[in-house]
Amino acid sequence: MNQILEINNLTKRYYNKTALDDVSVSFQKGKIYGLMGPNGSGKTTLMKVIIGLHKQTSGSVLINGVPLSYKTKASVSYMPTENYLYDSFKVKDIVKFYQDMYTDFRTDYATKILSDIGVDLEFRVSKLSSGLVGKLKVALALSRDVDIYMLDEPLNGVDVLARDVILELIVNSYNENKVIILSSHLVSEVEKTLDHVVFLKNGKLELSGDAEDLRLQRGLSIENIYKEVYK
Ligand SMILES: Nc1ncnc2c1ncn2[C@@H]1O[C@H](COP(=O)(O)OP(=O)(O)OP(=O)(O)O)[C@@H](O)[C@H]1O
Repeated sequence: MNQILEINNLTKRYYNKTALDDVSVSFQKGKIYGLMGPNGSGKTTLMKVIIGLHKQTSGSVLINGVPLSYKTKASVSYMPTENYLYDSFKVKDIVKFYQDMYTDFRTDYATKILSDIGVDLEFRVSKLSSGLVGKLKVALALSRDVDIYMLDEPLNGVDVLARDVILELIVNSYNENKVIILSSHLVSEVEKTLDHVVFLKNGKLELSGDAEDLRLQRGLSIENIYKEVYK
């Protein structure tokens, strides 16, 4: 079964605000998905429901065919937008923390990629530039051995050079048995990395499709399709 994550008629309301409105979309193994949309379109809410941080108002989420539960949560590695890393920790303390927290954490892989991208284990979080914090967060999320990776705005607050390193890290973590979902409003920068795009608009699914098929069908880049959808 290629389908790894299935979302059916998902609605999420916060008090009187409908953040997700009857969204149905599925995600397949071996692809990198771009969850796109301007601020407030529902990207973070969708990720938080999938990871179980928020409960949906109605609809269902199935992971490998199984409804959300504490068991399915273990198949998802989620990187929030916020910087959740303790300032007083050194990078090596965070790696140790992840190792203790997650039995699926691949310490050797984390150590290797952190070295490759120039994040020293002896650095203290408070001393890291925002580019290094961005790289560290993505590297930690990708070092878990799970089926689904969800990265919320991995390029936020990160300079252009660090953005390229992060995108390369994401592409290198590509694996035919896994799915990577990243949210972003930096469409032109993530376009080359994506196999499939999912556009949300005011909480509704506006468009979901293979990136190359969409480019061919419409004769436009994903960036220009985005501009058309959100103009
Ligand atoms: N905890 C909450 N309580 C009330 N409203 C919320 C809450 N979280 C999100 N919302 C609202 O739900 C809508 C969708 O927000 P969400 O953060 O999911 O969008 P987003 O696409 O991730 O935007 P951004 O890029 O700004 O993070 C917004 O109108 C937001 O104000």
